[in-house]
Amino acid sequence: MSEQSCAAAWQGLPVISVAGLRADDPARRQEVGATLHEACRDMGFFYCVDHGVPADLIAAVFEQSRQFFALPETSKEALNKNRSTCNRGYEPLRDQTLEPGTPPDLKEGFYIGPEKSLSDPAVVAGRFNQGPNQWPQDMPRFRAVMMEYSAAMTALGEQLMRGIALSLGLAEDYFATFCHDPLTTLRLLHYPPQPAKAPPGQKGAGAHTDFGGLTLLLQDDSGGLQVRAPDGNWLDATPIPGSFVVNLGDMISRWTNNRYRSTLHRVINTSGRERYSVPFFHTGNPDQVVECLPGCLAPGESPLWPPVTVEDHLRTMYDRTYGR
Ligand SMILES: O=C(O)CCC(=O)C(=O)O
Ligand SMILES: [Fe+2]
Repeated sequence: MSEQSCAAAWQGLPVISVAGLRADDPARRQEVGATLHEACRDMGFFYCVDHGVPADLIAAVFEQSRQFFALPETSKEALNKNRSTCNRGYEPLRDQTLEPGTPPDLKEGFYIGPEKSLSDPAVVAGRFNQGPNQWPQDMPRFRAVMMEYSAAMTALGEQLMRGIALSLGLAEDYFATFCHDPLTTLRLLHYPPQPAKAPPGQKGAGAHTDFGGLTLLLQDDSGGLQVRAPDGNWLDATPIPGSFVVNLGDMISRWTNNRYRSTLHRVINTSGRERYSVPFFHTGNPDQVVECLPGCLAPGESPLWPPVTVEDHLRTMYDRTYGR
């Protein structure tokens, strides 16, 4: 698929082929960096194509996700993330409110992260969101598929962070410490159809920005994801088969003093049928301190945010959106 830059009238998200990031020729990697620069600056969102993630792995993730959400309520409840010390497992319908002042989100989910045993030093130290996963019984392929997919997403996230470093005129490995042993969350989501008599303001996922570094989203063909353009209008992120929708999270807007955008987005499932999506959050190393990059401050300009660690920001945002 060809590369295309962001339309000035904000008609849609740009489509970016990232194959060049895997090229040996540095000029080709740089070229993708230049394309990423425009997309990150203008929209903070793009479709990522030519990513090299096998189609059968993607199909298997959707298949396992559908099977999981079709399980009886009791089987899902047995894996409620309240039973986990690290927010892993099943998130019931209306558990999260991403947009303050609106009804809780009409979605259910399942959270998976890097597998760490209870004796792992990070877990013993009580670090946020670190520990063992909860896995469904009687779904023999689930764990292997999700772990294989998480590994592929972690690698793609790291590759994209190298591209983003280039896009900012930084050394390609500038974000290496951020990408080292990252917190990541694979989130399976299921949205029932939006009911005709939904309360005012009801959404599948209320308007929010993502908390970490990068989000790599798979969506089925239902539609419903909307992205807020710089002019304030909501754009449909119409599904493109075989693509990921990639967006920048808060860590990148903080690093760049908002030169790159962590953009508001939301989901309203008006398709009349079930919607399935799979965001993967490449949140970054929990100890990474994120503060305005020197190259992103004009003379006399002040940083918009104080320095924060990835872990502290994540903890704050979980507390806020889960009403703790
Ligand atoms: O389901 C989607 O398309 C988006 C989900 C999302 O924005 C999120 O989980 O942060
Ligand atoms: Fe999101």
